[in-house]
Amino acid sequence: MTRKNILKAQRIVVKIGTSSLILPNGKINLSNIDELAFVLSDINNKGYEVILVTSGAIGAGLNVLGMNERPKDIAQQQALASIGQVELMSLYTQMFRRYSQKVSQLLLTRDVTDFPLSSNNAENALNALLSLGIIPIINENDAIAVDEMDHQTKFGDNDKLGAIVSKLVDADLLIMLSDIDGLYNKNPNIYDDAKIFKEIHDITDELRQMAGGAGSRFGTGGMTSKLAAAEILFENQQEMVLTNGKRIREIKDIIAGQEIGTYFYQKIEKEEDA
Ligand SMILES: Nc1ncnc2c1ncn2[C@@H]1O[C@H](COP(=O)(O)OP(=O)(O)O)[C@@H](O)[C@H]1O
Ligand SMILES: N[C@@H](CCC(=O)OP(=O)(O)O)C(=O)O
Repeated sequence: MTRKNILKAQRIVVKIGTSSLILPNGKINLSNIDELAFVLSDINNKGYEVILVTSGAIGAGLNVLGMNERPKDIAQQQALASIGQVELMSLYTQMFRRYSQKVSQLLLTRDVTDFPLSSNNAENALNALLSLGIIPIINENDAIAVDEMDHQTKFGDNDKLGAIVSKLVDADLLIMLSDIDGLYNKNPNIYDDAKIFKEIHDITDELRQMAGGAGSRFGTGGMTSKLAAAEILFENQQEMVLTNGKRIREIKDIIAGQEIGTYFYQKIEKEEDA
């Protein structure tokens, strides 16, 4: 069955997690970055407005310094993210240039949600970039915003940032690329009999029970933060598809309405059904 709403989508936010950008050996997944640049440039040429929210700065920083373990020290993590962000953007710029696609960078902090002026500034900048045919590449400004990195008040991650950006620009669809095919009724990396959800229409406590934490040694958000992202989208009747970042070319099939991954959308009761 075709996902009819998605066929109407024009403004797409794509969020890619660390596990799709950093290989298990800690090296950068160059082929995934190249494929992402190709697919996003291609759909941009076809008239879609595209925004990329990328994780991977800390992972890339570890790679640059030849470190294996993510340090516990917050300042060290901030330094790693600052080093890795440069590496990541250098690769993105090179790869997108191969497809004649211009990109830009925005590093956001929580103030785009907490302060209306900052939110307005970010929204204006993003709309101006999209109108110029640019693909904005966004990450959290990890060197400044440290809430998400192992603090007691840890609540941030790029899953939620993807949802916040989608809300900011009134995106038609958020495509969340992870290292798993979708949301399951339990962690499929632990339970062989886990079953995938094709559609989710409401984020319930029961569903939250099924979602666990990060799966890769570089990830931060886990499924819990993906459900939190969906809740932010549901506030504005926005939609999300969660799928595997190992099959980046499937983005084209997703926007063509094919049933890939887990589709998060609210079923709006029609008057006659109410
Ligand atoms: N119910 C679930 N369904 C799917 N994945 C789950 C579930 N519970 C926990 N996970 C874990 O969440 C991981 C994906 O989140 P994460 O590690 O943060 O990756 P990323 O942020 O790079 O997408 C999966 O690899 C899996 O191990
Ligand atoms: N800003 C951090 C994001 C960390 C994060 O949310 O990672 P992930 O759970 O892999 O999306 C980084 O770039 O490493």
